[in-house]
Amino acid sequence: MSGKVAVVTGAARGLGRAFTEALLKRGDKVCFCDVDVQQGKQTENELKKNFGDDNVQFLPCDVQKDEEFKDFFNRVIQKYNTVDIMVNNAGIMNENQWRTTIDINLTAVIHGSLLAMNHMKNKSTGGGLIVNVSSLAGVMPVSFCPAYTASKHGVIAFSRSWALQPELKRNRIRITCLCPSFADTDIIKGTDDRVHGPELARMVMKQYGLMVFPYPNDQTLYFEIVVSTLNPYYVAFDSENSHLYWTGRTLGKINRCNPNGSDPTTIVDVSIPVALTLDTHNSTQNSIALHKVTFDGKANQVVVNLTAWPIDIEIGMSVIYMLIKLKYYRYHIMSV
Ligand SMILES: NC(=O)C1=CN([C@@H]2O[C@H](COP(=O)(O)OP(=O)(O)OC[C@H]3O[C@@H](n4cnc5c(N)ncnc54)[C@H](O)[C@@H]3O)[C@@H](O)[C@H]2O)C=CC1
Ligand SMILES: CCCCCC(=O)/C=C/C=C\C=C\C=C\[C@@H](O)[C@@H](O)CCCC(=O)O
Repeated sequence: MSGKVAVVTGAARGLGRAFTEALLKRGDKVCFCDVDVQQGKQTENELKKNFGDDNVQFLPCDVQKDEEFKDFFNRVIQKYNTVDIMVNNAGIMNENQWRTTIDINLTAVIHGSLLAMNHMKNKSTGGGLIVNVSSLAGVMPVSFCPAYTASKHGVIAFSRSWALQPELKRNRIRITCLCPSFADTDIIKGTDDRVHGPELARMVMKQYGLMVFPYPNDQTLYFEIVVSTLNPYYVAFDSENSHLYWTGRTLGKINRCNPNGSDPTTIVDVSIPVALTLDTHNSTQNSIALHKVTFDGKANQVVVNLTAWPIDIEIGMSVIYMLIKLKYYRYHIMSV
């Protein structure tokens, strides 16, 4: 599944840079943009050293500016002839600049997705993957940053709606959202001046925990898996609901739902959101995998079959949680 051409927006640093590295490690070629030209060039130099001059390129672009974004995208096509993977990652969080927050986090994601779709449906090889970076704030209200939260909800609504479009399926284009929890990047630095109620923000971050970044089991892992879904052999999707939400949030530890660790089938009572009060990101030792998720039709129960398949439980639990939250009853994840 390597050898694809990918675009990543806002990748001079943070999660975008990590996604870029994840793609480069797979053997893809990546063209990334950022409004921060100095940081973009520095990152480009560092990545070229590790991954080769021809495989990665930085181009300055402010995704808020329609023409600039379009030109950037066209320049990638000119250089590489194609775009197979489009990662709309650029984002900010500033409640004092709520309009800009919406413009970058939502309007530009819509624009980037449409640029990618138009290209992907017309290209001769056909198909592609669009990864839109939302947030856990895209699936729940967050009182200290309402505009940011609205933008991230919008990203999910937009992506889910397109994912149901027959036209997209016909053209073998998959659209996906990532929903990270708090990760220790620049976006959460100096938060006090940019949120309503900094104390609450600090408290929630403490409660949820910060994904230390980079982290061996951080968002890039989820990202790699999402990208690998280009290969249907790895993770199978319901054909009518071909999009998935990953979150970095640890929603439960395996011993919570499977106390003796032996029974591979466990009933999780999902009416109690135990996960939301649990510690985060410390369960990486438990390398127990999600094998299959099925819904038994009862309102608050989900049957989880776990096998010793080397994917972290964090992922499994996150998926389960999201399925429940989003009432994604038709969804099946299958092991290889
Ligand atoms: N770090 C976190 O806790 C979480 C982050 N996210 C999302 O992940 C994405 C990446 O954020 P981080 O890496 O955490 O933050 P970051 O601040 O480290 O990186 C964001 C990048 O986007 C660039 N950018 C901002 N505005 C731009 C524009 N108009 N045009 C082009 N580039 C622009 C910035 O220069 C920066 O390089 C964002 O969409 C953010 O909302 C989602 C959930 C949690
Ligand atoms: C502050 C910067 C946010 C940018 C990074 C981001 O997108 C991260 C979001 C991650 C999770 C957010 C979860 C928030 C949950 C709370 O809203 C919920 O626990 C309720 C807390 C009580 C309240 O009244 O807000």
